[in-house]
Amino acid sequence: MEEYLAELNDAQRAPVLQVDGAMIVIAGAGSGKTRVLTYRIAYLMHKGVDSFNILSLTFTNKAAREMKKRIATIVGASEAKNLWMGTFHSIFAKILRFEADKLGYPSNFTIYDTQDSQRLIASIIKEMGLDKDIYKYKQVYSRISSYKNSLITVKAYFQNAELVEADAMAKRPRMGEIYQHYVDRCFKAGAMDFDDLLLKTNELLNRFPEVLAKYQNRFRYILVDEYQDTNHSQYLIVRALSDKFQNICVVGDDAQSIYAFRGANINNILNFQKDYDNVQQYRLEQNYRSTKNIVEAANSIIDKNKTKLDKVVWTANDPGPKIFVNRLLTDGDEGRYVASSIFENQMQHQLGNGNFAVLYRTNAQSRAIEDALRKRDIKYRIYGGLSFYQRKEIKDVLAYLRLIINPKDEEALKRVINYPARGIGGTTVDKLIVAANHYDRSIFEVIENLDRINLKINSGTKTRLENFMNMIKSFQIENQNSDAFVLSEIVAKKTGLLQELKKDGTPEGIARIENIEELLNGIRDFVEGQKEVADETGSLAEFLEDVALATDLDQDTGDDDRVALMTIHLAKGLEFPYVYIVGMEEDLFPSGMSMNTRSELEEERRLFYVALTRAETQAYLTYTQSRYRWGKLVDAEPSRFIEEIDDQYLEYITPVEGYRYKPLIDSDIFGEVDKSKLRLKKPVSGAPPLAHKPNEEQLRKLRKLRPVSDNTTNESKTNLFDEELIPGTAVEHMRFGLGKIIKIEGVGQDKKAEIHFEKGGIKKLLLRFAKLKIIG
Ligand SMILES: Nc1ncnc2c1ncn2[C@@H]1O[C@H](COP(=O)(O)OP(=O)(O)OP(=O)(O)O)[C@@H](O)[C@H]1O
Ligand SMILES: [Mg+2]
Repeated sequence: MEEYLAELNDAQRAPVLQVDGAMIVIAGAGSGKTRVLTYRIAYLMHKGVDSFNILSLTFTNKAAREMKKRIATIVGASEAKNLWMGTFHSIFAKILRFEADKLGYPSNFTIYDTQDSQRLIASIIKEMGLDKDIYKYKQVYSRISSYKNSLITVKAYFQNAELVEADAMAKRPRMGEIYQHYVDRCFKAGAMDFDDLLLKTNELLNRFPEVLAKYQNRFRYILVDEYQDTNHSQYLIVRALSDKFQNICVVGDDAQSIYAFRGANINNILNFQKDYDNVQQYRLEQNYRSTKNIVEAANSIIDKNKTKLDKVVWTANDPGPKIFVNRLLTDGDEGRYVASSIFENQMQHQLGNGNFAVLYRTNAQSRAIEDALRKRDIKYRIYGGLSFYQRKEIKDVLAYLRLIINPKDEEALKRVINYPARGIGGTTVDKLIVAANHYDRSIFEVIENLDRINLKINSGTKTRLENFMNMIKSFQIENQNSDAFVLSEIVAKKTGLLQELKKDGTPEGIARIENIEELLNGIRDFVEGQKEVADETGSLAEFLEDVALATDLDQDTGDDDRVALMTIHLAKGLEFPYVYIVGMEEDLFPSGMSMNTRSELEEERRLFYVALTRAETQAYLTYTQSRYRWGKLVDAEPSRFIEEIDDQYLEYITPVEGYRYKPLIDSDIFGEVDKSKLRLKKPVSGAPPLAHKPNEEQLRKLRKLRPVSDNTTNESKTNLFDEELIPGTAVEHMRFGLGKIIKIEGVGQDKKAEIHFEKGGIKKLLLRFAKLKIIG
């Protein structure tokens, strides 16, 4: 047996060794699905399958790169080079470039990003004179996106009475028209949006049997990772391409399907059996990633979902520490706690930043975490959110570059035609758009033909438009002779972009110049890297394609050691030794917008399952009592998902100092202590076991945390609460943390409690001043 096959268990080896036929591997998190795909590709190549005949589709390009690297170590770098591996979008963008002319597109078509698409839609809504409060451009965009992913073209839309009716009911009777305009304008601009990359591929494969045959013959072996999150459009592409040879291997986990909101269709997994002949089904059950506590806790969560395939996940790994659950007062405290805890773990276990990830439900939550990490000088990287390529100054440079490649690109042109200011005002641009619509041409073509059409613009404006056009054309000539880096430098200077920012002189302006420099460096690296690859030249067009399809994870150069901050959605397929899942609160996670139906709630629960199963060694869950949301401080309740985890896997930590987290070394309370001992929080022998999950009743109290005697003048209130203080009651003290009452003595103002504190040992406190809070 080849050596690498020994790195698989029997269950994993079976699908690897089955060379031909259709197969599906459904298995839980961390069981080696991605590993099976990787090794399967290597095995196919060993069995003599030409690397040109293998297509592997992954969730991120980063995942594809990592798989390729691993394969290269097994079969050799030169063999691995020819493999087609990447996301659906990047693979099919490549194919569309080859075949663009068949669809009436130029091969240098632009790829519109979400912002370009949304701007175009906003502009169409305005041009049509519609109310922008009813036709919200973001909503319209996501409607159009979902039509496209269900392969509903404009024509199909108008033929579908149900859809038309639904939009009319939603007071958007002109949705179809907007859709029509949007499609026309993209076409005229020589642009495809993200969804087009799939939709047009389907169109290509459906309309041109010879093209379909070509790619069917080329991709004799197809592999798909994260199959549970494919949408209908992706599903159809895979089915069409694999139809002839039926050598297809898909892997996935229904419990990790988390993109339904973007059209992912779980039925693709469920129906796989029906779509191919003799489908072999494989199951993997052993998790290699996580500790027993994490695996079992995750199982106990997903158990609560009704809609699921039956699966077993177990691990031979150590039990490991319990999952720490921590309540903080505010999101600021939460950030500080996470930063301190990361710091402590680093010190205690000698770990670099790259071992830690902080996962959240929404991007907005990153700010508090970032602040705290910065204060502690811990390096981090945020994935998602506003990426580098979405910054204004970067988009400005890129817009010029896009125009050089494709001057029809309307969104790029509108962005820079008057930036830096060159006296071409909004009215002129509006006139250009009207003329472009009228003549069914692009704006750039209208500018090229100003002499032949009467636009009612003055001669000064006309000259300025022509100067702009000539500048772009001169760049195009330059592009024939220079690589992308040289050209970009010329663009940054000659357009006046750099000059404009220098004039500005503010710190923000300087930061922007630095960003542009960073972009130029990136282009230079890209050019040098590409030149080493046989069929790539480092051209501007190649660079732009790379940028357009870079997913958020692709910014990761992997060469520096940083804590990863990202939404759970983005964390799919990844793994980290230490994972902090923050904001475990009702209305936030599960999201307040996803609690209307059982299926929405179940998707949130799957999301939690994904989050928890990213952790290898230790997971932390944190929630706050109040949090800033939409600019207001709102009360928060612990997430139901915490309660859903089986008791035995959790350990409740409670912070000290009036709920404000203090670093665990705190000499004024504990004297000089070995913090590693503190961290583990093993109950002192004989001390009451406090590290348990509160029961229903206790949780209810926890949420309301009533002060026992926060006001000494209010005798009756104090007394009322005092009555609950009997030996055995679990309490919390602002300074000493968690403890359990051993004895009560005295009456009235002199009432005292002897308390065994988890960390501070036994203390006798005068209740009048103690400000105890009852926990259980
Ligand atoms: N047979 C094995 N021996 C040792 N380690 C393994 C084995 N199989 C998988 N692993 C390791 O376990 C971890 C999880 O594997 P992998 O990422 O392939 O799982 P997965 O099923 O794709 O997970 P997810 O559902 O999160 O995508 C990886 O670090 C992988 O290298
Ligand atoms: Mg995987």
